[in-house]
Amino acid sequence: MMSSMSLSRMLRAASVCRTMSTATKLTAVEVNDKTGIATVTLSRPPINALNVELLHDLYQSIKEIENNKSRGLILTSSNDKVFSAGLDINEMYRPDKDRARLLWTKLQDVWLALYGCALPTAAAINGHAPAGGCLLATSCEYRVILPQCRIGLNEIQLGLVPPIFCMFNFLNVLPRRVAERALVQGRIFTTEQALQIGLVDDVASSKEKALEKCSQFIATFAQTNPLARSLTKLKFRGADLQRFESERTNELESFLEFIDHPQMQEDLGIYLEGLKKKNRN
Ligand SMILES: CCCCC/C=C\C/C=C\CCC/C=C/C(=O)SCCNC(=O)CCNC(=O)[C@H](O)C(C)(C)COP(=O)(O)OP(=O)(O)OC[C@H]1O[C@@H](n2cnc3c(N)ncnc32)[C@H](O)[C@@H]1OP(=O)(O)O
Repeated sequence: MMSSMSLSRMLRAASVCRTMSTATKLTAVEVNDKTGIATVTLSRPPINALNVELLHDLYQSIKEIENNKSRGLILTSSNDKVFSAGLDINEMYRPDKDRARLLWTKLQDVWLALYGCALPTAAAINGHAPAGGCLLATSCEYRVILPQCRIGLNEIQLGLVPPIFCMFNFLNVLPRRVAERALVQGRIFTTEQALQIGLVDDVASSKEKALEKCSQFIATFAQTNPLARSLTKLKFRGADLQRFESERTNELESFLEFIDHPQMQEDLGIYLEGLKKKNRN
């Protein structure tokens, strides 16, 4: 039975949080009325694999929060073991070509929206964040991870040249030499390693504490003029955003070519089967 203590805590929390009216199905958006901070929770069980619909909802949520002039945006996951498993490999294996095009276009849209977001952004990484999961986290300005997680961009291990936004994200977060080595080696880092190299800013013992640290980060801008802040952020990120725009069509075509290759289809099939077998054994 629920104790009266936890019930009153829940009621208190409910009184300061509201769910956005247009909250979508695969992302839940909650705005804290006291702090003005919006939390976007990725909610596509079991592992928040990024399919067309989740990417669509995430994009909508980011834009909605930005337009509603929230004080900041925190990205987290409803799963307590996985932040996001990255792109849904089922969308790339024996794909419907139009859908595969849409998938990559939506991933690009999400990157643009999150990396270029006018608001302060933070990721409470409450589980593993490989590949596209790492991409989302490193698009934010601040990251807190939980113990015993894994995070990194490992695409080169599968013969894929990292898309340009991977490079921008890593260069924005890590020293150039460390970023280059991490990408060319396709490294996946443990929590301790990620903290040590600066891929994450902090470690928290629970999701609640990670969210608290993210809120504290966003609160550091309380006295800062929001427009001056966002324009300054844009000065740092603007060149990346522009270069991305000039290469986005090429990158889309490269991705489609990449997944269309028979050898890549065979590799993806084996990779997917390997992930599934793990659960059968
Ligand atoms: C694969 C080729 C491309 C690789 C590209 C790599 C990097 C890309 C870099 C930059 C971003 C730009 C482009 C982005 C591309 C991508 O994101 S590709 C996706 C790469 N992701 C992965 O390789 C992650 C693979 N998954 C895992 O490592 C683990 O599942 C886990 C996320 C650590 C979670 O582990 P666990 O909690 O133990 O859960 P299970 O492994 O049991 O998984 C549950 C079920 O989910 C299925 N599944 C896992 N990941 C994916 C996925 N990405 N897509 C589709 N399905 C996935 C898994 O098979 C289980 O299914 P069943 O329940 O057994 O049916």
